[in-house]
Amino acid sequence: MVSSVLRDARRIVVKVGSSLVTNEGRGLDEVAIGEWSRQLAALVRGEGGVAREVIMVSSGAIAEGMKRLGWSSRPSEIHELQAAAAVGQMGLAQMYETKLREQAMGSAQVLLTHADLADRERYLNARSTLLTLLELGVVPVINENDTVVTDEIKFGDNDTLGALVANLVEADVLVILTDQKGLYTADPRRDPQAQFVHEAKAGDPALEVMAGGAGSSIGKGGMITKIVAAKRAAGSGASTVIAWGREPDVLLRLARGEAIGTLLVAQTQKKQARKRWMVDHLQLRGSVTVDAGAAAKLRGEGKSLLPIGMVAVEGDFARGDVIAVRDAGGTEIARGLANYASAEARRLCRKPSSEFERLLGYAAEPEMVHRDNMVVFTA
Ligand SMILES: Nc1ncnc2c1ncn2[C@@H]1O[C@H](COP(=O)(O)OP(=O)(O)O)[C@@H](O)[C@H]1O
Ligand SMILES: N[C@@H](CCC(=O)OP(=O)(O)O)C(=O)O
Repeated sequence: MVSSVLRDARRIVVKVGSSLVTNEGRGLDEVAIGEWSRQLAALVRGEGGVAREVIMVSSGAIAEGMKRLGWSSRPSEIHELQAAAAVGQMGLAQMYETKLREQAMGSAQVLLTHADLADRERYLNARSTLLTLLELGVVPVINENDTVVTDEIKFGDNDTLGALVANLVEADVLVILTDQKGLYTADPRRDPQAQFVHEAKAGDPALEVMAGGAGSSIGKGGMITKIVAAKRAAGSGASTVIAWGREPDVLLRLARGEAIGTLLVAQTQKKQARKRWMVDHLQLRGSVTVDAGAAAKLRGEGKSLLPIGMVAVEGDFARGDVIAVRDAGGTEIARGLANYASAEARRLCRKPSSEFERLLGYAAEPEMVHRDNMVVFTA
């Protein structure tokens, strides 16, 4: 089963943990980052068949910062950890930029917090930036913005961020690379009898019992955060693979369909997951009424909703809110994420995109609701 999940994946989020990227605390592991960069570049170029879109979520800022500041032990004060992360992030970004450039691959630094992704407008902004980077064939390298948050540093958990990014871009697979070959029935550092788990259902509560905390002083989250991340990623239909980051050619072999690591299979498919989320979204803040032409385009051709087809805007909503799209008779024909707040949307009704800049004072998306962010109900 591992085989088809990764072999067929087109959009992959790879998360590398602190314990791996820093080689147990001795600064950044240049050789390992070089290896992952080579493999990421090969995946983007489609060597071996299909081109993939890849996003790297990488930890390592604190460990690199500690090295640069000459600190031999991890400070306990949060503000010191934040300072170390700020210092180390320079080196981390620089290392990926250098290694990806050696592969003739562009890279981009993106720093996010969980709160950013909980905020509807920031969520949409982060999503469109990341999707644009992927379209440009650039590899986004993401870490937490440790300067403005403290919880993540306390828990040392980039696994959750990896899952949130997988949700954000609707990845097919989340690959969590760590210092173990995958999930065992118990922490293999503590229990020599622990058995390897090849495959399980993401979200199976039995997995949480198997997973313990971090085994090293560098990593903090341990296996439990990976199990929870897999459950979260499964919420948008992404399966998760947990594998050893130093396995030779790990990413390429996974993409070829080799069964390495632990596969945690998502129980719902991507499209179904998104659809369910939209449909279950009870907090509709408003709606737009569209003309017959727009209704037909949505229903029949699966097109995005453009403001030119809108005749009225109801309610008070913000960019990123879920809104209903209704036909002239009031029947809900679709539901999706608004690209414009209600006040702006009212100004854009019946207007072509060429006029948006004049009407709003800035140029933005031509769609009111993009088809990727919309569920159309069958008549
Ligand atoms: N059931 C388990 N299977 C595998 N590893 C486990 C398990 N329970 C706890 N661990 C520990 O989790 C560690 C990986 O987590 P962590 O150190 O946070 O890594 P990372 O920095 O990659 O996120 C392993 O080294 C291992 O000791
Ligand atoms: N964002 C921080 C810490 C994140 C972290 O350690 O997470 P993890 O790799 O999941 O144990 C860093 O880059 O050092």
